[in-house]
Amino acid sequence: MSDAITHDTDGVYDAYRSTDRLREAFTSGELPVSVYGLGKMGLPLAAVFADVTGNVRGVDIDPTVVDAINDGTCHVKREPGLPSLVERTVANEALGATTDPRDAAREGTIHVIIVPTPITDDNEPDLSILDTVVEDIGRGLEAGDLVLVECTVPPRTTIDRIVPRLEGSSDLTRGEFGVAVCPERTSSGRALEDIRGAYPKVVGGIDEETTRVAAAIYDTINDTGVIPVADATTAEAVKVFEGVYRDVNIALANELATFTDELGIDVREAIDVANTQPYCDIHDPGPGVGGHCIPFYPYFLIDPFETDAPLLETARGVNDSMPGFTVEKLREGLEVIGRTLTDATVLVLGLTYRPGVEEIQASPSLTIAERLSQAGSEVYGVDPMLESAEEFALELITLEDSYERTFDGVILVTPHEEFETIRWSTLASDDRTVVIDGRDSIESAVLESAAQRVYTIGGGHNV
Ligand SMILES: NC(=O)C1=CN([C@@H]2O[C@H](COP(=O)(O)OP(=O)(O)OC[C@H]3O[C@@H](n4cnc5c(N)ncnc54)[C@H](O)[C@@H]3O)[C@@H](O)[C@H]2O)C=CC1
Ligand SMILES: CC(=O)N[C@@H]1[C@@H](OP(=O)(O)OP(=O)(O)OC[C@H]2O[C@@H](n3ccc(=O)[nH]c3=O)[C@H](O)[C@@H]2O)O[C@H](C(=O)O)[C@@H](O)[C@@H]1O
Repeated sequence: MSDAITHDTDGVYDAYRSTDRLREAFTSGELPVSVYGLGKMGLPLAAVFADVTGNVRGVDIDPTVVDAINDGTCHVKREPGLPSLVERTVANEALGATTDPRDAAREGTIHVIIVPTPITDDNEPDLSILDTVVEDIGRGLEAGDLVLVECTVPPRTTIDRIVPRLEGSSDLTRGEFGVAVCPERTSSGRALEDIRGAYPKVVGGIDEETTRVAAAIYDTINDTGVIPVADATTAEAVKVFEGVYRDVNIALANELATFTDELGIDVREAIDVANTQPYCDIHDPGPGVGGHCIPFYPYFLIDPFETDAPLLETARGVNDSMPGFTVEKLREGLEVIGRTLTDATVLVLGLTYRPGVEEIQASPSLTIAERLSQAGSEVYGVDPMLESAEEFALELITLEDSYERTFDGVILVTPHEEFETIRWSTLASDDRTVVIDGRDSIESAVLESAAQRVYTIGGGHNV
């Protein structure tokens, strides 16, 4: 009996009775892959698909991204192994990029969607980019094609929004093509390691055939294996649940950190020791929660559904209060030495949302700089990942520049590795300088030698 299910499609959905034969077709490049979105997650993903199949075309609206990739260069910073993988897969024509989705949609058999799914200023999911890409794909969709949704979306998006749009922009109906939700569970800075299998790949299809086909595909990519779940909505929920778990647990750590002064203890020490119990996993307190993921995902449940989510909303409120808490600690520290924020010169160290990642969305430093400026402070910022910082209410300078200036306050928000060698005796030479260590990242030895007043969020102050 032929391995291929006998009908007229040469696609992948409902096209191979034998999963082994399907995997063989995939790894031999017989099934062209189109990847939509070539950013921090999309480029590593496209490069891995290209390494496995030899036949990937990436789509991105940003021509500088597309040109860089076609030159064999990697525009995503600090991803170990990615520059060489991009260079190799482009050189052997396994990977190419375009700004025009039409050819990719027409020629692709497998369509991987990994574009931004942000929220609006009103904290509503903004799926406009996703809608555009889905319609682009629909216009080129053929019977037997498979669509893989890797970007994070509110539960029910695939079944209520993506499938109807694919049907509406193609002349097909569900059952002629497959759609599976295979959420990207990767962290910047370790993308290739995560994609290749730091943990299992979750796969949930709109029908059993889709789940089978998508699982076979990711089995060839993920060394740890695949967890097939009941359906697309379950897979969407897995990803959102991971994210809201993190936001709520960071909020717990942050709320505990605000008890530091009244308890008169190092809350971070109490957290570390509490976490020696296997069922306790209190996260790290800090100056806020940034990025376009963790602070956004709670709204993928809070907004679209009638069910109340008071815990998610409260956690968002706690985390969003931390930039203000940080500025208040500086105000209190200055007050002790008779100064105010109004005439203070303040340096903010670290503007991206976390170390080593070139992303500023929802970064705590945005709010911290805004609050300081509103209070009348003169604000400067240092971030080795950024060439410009016009979104921030501050003047971007280099670390070397900062040694030439005198600051009344220094707030360490995002501890990039470059900050490990800061000359604090120079940066905060004036013993009146107040330092707020947002991440408990300034070595205590350094602090002991520093005369200035230091307040560590969750750790208390040294003088
Ligand atoms: N950054 C992360 O740590 C993770 C992100 N995700 C999810 O992955 C998705 C993408 O995130 P990132 O890669 O970080 O975003 P990113 O902002 O780094 O990259 C997005 C890319 O998509 C491109 N793009 C925008 N509109 C497009 C369109 N209409 N067609 C084609 N390309 C378009 C942009 O030019 C950009 O290059 C999001 O849904 C996010 O929730 C999931 C796991 C981890
Ligand atoms: C559940 C989970 O761990 N999700 C990861 C997360 O990665 P992301 O790049 O957003 O970084 P993150 O470490 O969660 O940090 C987000 C923000 O929260 C802050 N943060 C993080 C952990 C913590 O204990 N305390 C804290 O304040 C960070 O400083 C940062 O501002 O979100 C990614 C995503 O979905 O985009 C996801 O793939 C990653 O696995």
